[in-house]
Amino acid sequence: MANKATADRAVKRDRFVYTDDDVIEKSFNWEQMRRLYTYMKPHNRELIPVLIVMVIGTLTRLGVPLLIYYAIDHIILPDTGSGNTTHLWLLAALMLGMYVVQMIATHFRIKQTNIIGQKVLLSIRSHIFTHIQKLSFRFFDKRPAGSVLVRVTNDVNALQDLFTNGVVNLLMDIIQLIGIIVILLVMNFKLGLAVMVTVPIMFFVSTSLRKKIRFAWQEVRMKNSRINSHLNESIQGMKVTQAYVQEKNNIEFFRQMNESNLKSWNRASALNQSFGPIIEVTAAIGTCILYWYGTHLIKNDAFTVGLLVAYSTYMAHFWDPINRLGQLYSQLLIAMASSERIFEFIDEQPTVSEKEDAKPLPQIQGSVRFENIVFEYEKDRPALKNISIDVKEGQSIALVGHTGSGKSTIINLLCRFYDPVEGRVLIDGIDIRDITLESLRKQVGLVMQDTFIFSGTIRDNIRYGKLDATHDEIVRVAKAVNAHDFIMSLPDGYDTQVEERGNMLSMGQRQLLSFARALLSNPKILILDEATASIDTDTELKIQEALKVLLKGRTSFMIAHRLSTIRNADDIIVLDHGRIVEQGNHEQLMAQKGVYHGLIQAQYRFV
Ligand SMILES: Nc1ncnc2c1ncn2[C@@H]1O[C@H](COP(=O)(O)OP(=O)(O)OP(=O)(O)O)[C@@H](O)[C@H]1O
Repeated sequence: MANKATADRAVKRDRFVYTDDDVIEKSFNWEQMRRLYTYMKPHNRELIPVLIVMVIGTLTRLGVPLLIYYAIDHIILPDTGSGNTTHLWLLAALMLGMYVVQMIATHFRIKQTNIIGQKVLLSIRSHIFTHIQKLSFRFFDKRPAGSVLVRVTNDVNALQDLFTNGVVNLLMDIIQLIGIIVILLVMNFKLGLAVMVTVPIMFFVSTSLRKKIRFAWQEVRMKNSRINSHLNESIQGMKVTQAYVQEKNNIEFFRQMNESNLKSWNRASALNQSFGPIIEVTAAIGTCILYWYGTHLIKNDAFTVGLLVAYSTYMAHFWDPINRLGQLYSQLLIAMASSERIFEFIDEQPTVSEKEDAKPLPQIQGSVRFENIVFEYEKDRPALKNISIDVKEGQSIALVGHTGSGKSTIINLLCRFYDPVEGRVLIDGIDIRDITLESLRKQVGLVMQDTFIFSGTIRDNIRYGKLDATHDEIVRVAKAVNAHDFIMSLPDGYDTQVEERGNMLSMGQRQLLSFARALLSNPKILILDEATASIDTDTELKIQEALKVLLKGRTSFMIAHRLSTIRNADDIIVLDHGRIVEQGNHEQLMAQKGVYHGLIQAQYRFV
């Protein structure tokens, strides 16, 4: 009984497993900063006016307390002041002008830094996306689509704060802080030191608190990312969830995740809140010291009332930059962690790469030769063992075999999604590693079992095979593969919008569309991974006819599931555990009464 309960718990615990984000433990890393800066560099020119405006804004902010000091000591005070009200009015007007300048400067700075920041993020995002397009299948084998998405979205967004406010704010705060410290010390050295005595204490307390806050927010972020993964998976797998009546389980899991996220959020938020009072207390201590020691100095004629008021105004501006610099440090660490993940991604090199002297594949006849191919996806687990196949131009080859026997792997090597560990693949006698990938894939067409329909119109989806195709060409190929009639019966014909993955189309319709796409691109070698799902006889007939048109005059490789396709093939290759075990036409292989015979018997008993 106890064992069953333990087993149940284990099953429940293991049902949803999401990998966590990396923990931010890294400290500041200059090399990464330098790499991040390369994205900023093209915008240096745009940054110059922002920096000038920022300096003007900061200087006017620093100037205001000096005007106050002058007004009190030199105009207002009966002992030392002139009592000249015109001067007072002039000073007031000057002060107003300075506030206006500050306001305009702040507005301009925020607007421009946001624009520049967004441009930088855009170029990082584009760089990652462009890079992803070039990566080999091996990379995607190791990474779920979700984790790729997170890098392009979350990790790039995590850099937003740094690029939009961080850099300019850093300079502004440093200038403001240094300016205030210098002014305070120049006005009165001893008083300056006295009011700043709390700074190191505050710095120490806030640094340790910030560390806690950072980890607390990190926990929130991880829980958030787990919620996202679960959401993503739940939506994608909704059909299966409903079919297996797992909704309650799903909801309960989601509720637990949400609750745990809320708890972490509350904790992080409470820690964050405690930061304010610390600054306030420190600022209050500084102010007490100022008034206590300041009045003492005034009594001894070592200080003036005007200076005291100016001092207290500076003190009010003193803590803001310190606070912001602390926040910036946290931002920087978050950016470090994200950029590390981004760069790790960008540094990933395609395993299938073009040789430097790769030439474009000339117009081919279509003969293919697999020469003693050995291949493994993972070390010491060979997926293909010593495969040799000779295919003449225009021949059709059917690849058959049990699941996992290596059929798709052969196709993967022919498209050069992977390179063989041993042996060569030759097209018209040319090793495909010596030619450019683009020229290879232009002449080798691929029709996948899971026909991918992109969101857009039917026309766009067919045109994917040749982007500059005219409407007439599109209609011609659609007619040739028997797709025209069903397309015309859709609400907007060729302009009908199909949703992502083509959910509104039937399996057979999607197949016909993919045939039209392939026919339009007109490759000399065609690879076809036949859909396994059974379709009605009428569609089956249409597909058979379409296939005849599609295969005419081309060398073809088919992972065939339909008996009719297999029968029509010129040569059938039977694979078992990565080896070719039989080869010949249908009649020959049936007569052998070997693996092929067994497969046909088992699969087509009901045909
Ligand atoms: N991306 C991959 N990473 C690791 N191993 C893989 C990968 N793809 C396939 N394999 C392994 O390689 C072997 C051959 O797989 P392959 O996909 O070629 O089989 P198949 O004959 O096409 O199967 P099916 O008819 O089920 O599609 C299998 O053992 C499979 O587990």
